Amino acid sequence: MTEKAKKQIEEIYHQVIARNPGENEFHQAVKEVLDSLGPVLVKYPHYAEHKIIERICEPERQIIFRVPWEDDRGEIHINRGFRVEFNSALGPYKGGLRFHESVYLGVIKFLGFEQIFKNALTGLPIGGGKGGSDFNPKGKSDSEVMRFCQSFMTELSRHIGEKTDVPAGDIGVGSREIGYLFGQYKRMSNTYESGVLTGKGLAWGGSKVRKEATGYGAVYFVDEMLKARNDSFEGKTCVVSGSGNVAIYTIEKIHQLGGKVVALSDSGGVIYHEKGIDLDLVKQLKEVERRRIKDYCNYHKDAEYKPNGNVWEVPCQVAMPSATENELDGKDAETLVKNGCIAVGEGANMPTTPEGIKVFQEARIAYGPGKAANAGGVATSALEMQQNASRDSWSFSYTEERLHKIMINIHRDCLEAAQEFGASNDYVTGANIAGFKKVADAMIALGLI
Ligand SMILES: NC(=O)C1=CN([C@@H]2O[C@H](COP(=O)(O)OP(=O)(O)OC[C@H]3O[C@@H](n4cnc5c(N)ncnc54)[C@H](O)[C@@H]3O)[C@@H](O)[C@H]2O)C=CC1
Ligand SMILES: O=C(O)CCC(=O)C(=O)O
Repeated sequence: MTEKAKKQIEEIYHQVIARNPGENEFHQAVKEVLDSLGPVLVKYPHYAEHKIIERICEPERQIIFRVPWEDDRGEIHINRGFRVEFNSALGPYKGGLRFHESVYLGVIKFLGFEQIFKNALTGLPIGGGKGGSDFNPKGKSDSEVMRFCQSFMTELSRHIGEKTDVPAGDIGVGSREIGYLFGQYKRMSNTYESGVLTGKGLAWGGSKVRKEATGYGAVYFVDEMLKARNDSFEGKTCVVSGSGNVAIYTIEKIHQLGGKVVALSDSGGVIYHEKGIDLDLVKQLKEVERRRIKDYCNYHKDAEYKPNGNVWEVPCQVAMPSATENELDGKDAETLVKNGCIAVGEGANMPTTPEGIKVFQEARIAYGPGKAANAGGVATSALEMQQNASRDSWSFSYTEERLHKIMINIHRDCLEAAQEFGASNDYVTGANIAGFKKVADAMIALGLI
């Protein structure tokens, strides 16, 4: 990289920090992308002339709103709602909603920023956005969750639409929440506009495979990384963090491809089950009964539960972080590498800290960053939008085949972009550059808007 390009990148990063004070997760996500872009500015100086990086770092629109709701005892609560419409150069804003007490503008902006490049990598016509609230559905009754969702959608409905902005789920937002949100949108708009939300139930406009897509897609991505090294999942011991939507379907696909998952977690602790995780039980506990993962041991006496345990201390060959951001730090990465881990695929968004990424890169293990590895979820959301637009419903096998091809293409595009810029086999550089170029070229074509 030239000194000039390095200086340009540093200046942009400092501007981002100054303009968005206190938003640490957003700064982290921006830095990771900017660190890859120096060689791009050298080869394609017109991106700098058009101030594309500066424009990409500034959301097109940020919406913050009050969400008042009443609990079952009649007490009133006030939460904060967010929707950051980051970039619509490639299509309507697309990205999930997160309901979790840790949500604030910096979290939604990091997620929305990641979504721009991830969505571009899918090759489908979707822009980037993200939203959510500091509301935590855990421990709330169905009626409380419904009242919250209705209040949240009453305001959000002004800003979304199948051609404008199409939200979906993320942490704390599954098919129950999407149902309540869709119901309120339908009632307020007096239209059955299926394409306004994705992740819908199969009986009311949802797509087969959307529930499975992020986990399945992440495993397909890792499978491609392994194949590129003449290896496969067959016989591999694997560890998956979390036990939510992404984790569950990551485990399912690993088992289908011949690997064995021996550990998973939730925010309370870690389960280790040497003979392999019993996924039917996890689905029952988590998807149906909404219980804590520690209850797994009530049914399997040979499984161990470690309260506040560290899932990355369990020796494995493949690790798939599928819970939340910054859940795997430099020390965890060193432990994984020391224990023989050869591949890491991120189902979660930004789960590895910058120090952890450095450890994986220096050890030259196969490391698939979230914006590439977990793109199967949003890609299948775009397939849901296609089905809604054509009033069609595809079979499971056809939809899964489309997902699989998309993940193979993303893997190839990352490798090719990395190769073009002298960073062979570096999926971080490859994903950032391949995603960036698609968005940047579209932004230039659309003029200064
Ligand atoms: N649902 C989707 O289609 C997609 C989700 N993602 C990302 O995947 C990750 C997981 O999302 P979902 O499975 O949808 O959410 P979820 O709400 O279904 O599950 C989240 C899981 O993470 C665990 N968790 C949360 N905070 C934790 C912490 N501090 N320590 C340990 N475990 C923790 C929870 O206990 C739960 O098991 C998130 O980073 C999300 O942004 C990425 C792409 C698409
Ligand atoms: O399906 C979608 O629209 C969004 C999925 C998502 O939130 C993500 O990719 O992080």
